[in-house]
Amino acid sequence: MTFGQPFTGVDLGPSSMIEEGLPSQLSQLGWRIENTPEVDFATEGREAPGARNSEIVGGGAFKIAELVRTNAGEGKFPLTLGGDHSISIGTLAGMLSNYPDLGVIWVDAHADLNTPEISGSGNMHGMPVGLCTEGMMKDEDLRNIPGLSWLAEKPYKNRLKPSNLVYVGLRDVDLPERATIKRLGIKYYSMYDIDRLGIGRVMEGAFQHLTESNPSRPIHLSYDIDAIDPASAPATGTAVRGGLTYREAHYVAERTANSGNLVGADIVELNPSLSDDKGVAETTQMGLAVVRSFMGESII
Ligand SMILES: NC(=[NH2+])NCCC[C@H](N)C(=O)O
Ligand SMILES: [Mn+2]
Ligand SMILES: [Mn+2]
Repeated sequence: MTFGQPFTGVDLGPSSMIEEGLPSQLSQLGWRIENTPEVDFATEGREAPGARNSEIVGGGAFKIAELVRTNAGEGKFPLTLGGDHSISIGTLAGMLSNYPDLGVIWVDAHADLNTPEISGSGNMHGMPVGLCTEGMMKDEDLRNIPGLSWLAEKPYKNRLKPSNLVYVGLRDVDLPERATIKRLGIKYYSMYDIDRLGIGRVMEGAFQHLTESNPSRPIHLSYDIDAIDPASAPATGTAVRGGLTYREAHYVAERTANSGNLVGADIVELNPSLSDDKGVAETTQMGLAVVRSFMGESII
C-alpha cells in the first residue's frame, strides 16, 4: 500500500524484508509461518474531502482487517508488513474485532491521530489511530467516506479505548493531534520523555499503564520504522531527526516480546526507493532485526 502518502516505493517494503530472509529468520526463532497472500489493492477510486485516496486505502484496509480478524480468531499471530501506515486501519480493526479490550503500543515519530476533518495533509497514513480510537469519529461520518463505511458496521465497530493506547517515540505531532492527546488523556512517551527517563523506565511505564487493570491484556505493537533515528533507518517517507537509537529501537521490541502479552504486530513505512543502496540495506536490516526482536529473539 502506497496510497496513504505521497511517495511511490513504500509498497516494496514487504518484498524487501521477505527477500532478505524474514520467513526463515522467524522459523529459526521457532515460529511456524503460514503464508497469507499478498493483498491486492485497487489503483483507482473515489475520495472524501480531507482523505486522499480514501476508497483505495479504506478498501485495502478492509481486506487486511478480514485477514487479521480471521487469523487472530484462529489463535494465530498476525504479523502485517507494510506498506504505509494506513494499513493499520485494517490491523487495528481486525485485532479489535477479536480483542475489544486490546492494548496498543504505537512506536512512531508521529501520532497518526488525524481524521479527515483535522488533517493538514489529507494523507491517510496519518490517520489510523484517529479513525480507530473511541471519541474520534462518528459512525455516520464514516459511512459518508468512500472506502470506510465498513468501519461503522459489525464486526468492526469496536474502537480502541484511549486508555489502552501508549505512544513511544513521538517527535513530530500536529497541533490538532496534540489537543486530541490531551483531550483523550492518551499516555505518551515522546523523545523528550525517553531522554529524561531512559528507555528502560519508559517501557516499564508503558507496560504498567497497559497491564495494571488486566495483567493478561492482549497487546498489539504497531512499529513505524520512522520512529528510529534516520541515522539507522533513512529509507522512509517522513523521516524526522532525533529518533530512537539502534539499541533503544531494539529495547522497545525486546521488552514487548518479554511481556508475553503480544498478540499481533505491524512493521511499516520502509521505502526501499528513498535512499541510496547503503541506506536501503541498512533500513531493511534494521526492520528485520526489530521484527526478530519483538518476535522473541534475545541476546542470550
Ligand atoms: N505514518 C506516518 N509516517 N505518518 C506521518 C504523518 C504526518 C502528518 N502528521 C500527517 O498527518 O500528514
Ligand atoms: Mn511515522
Ligand atoms: Mn506512522
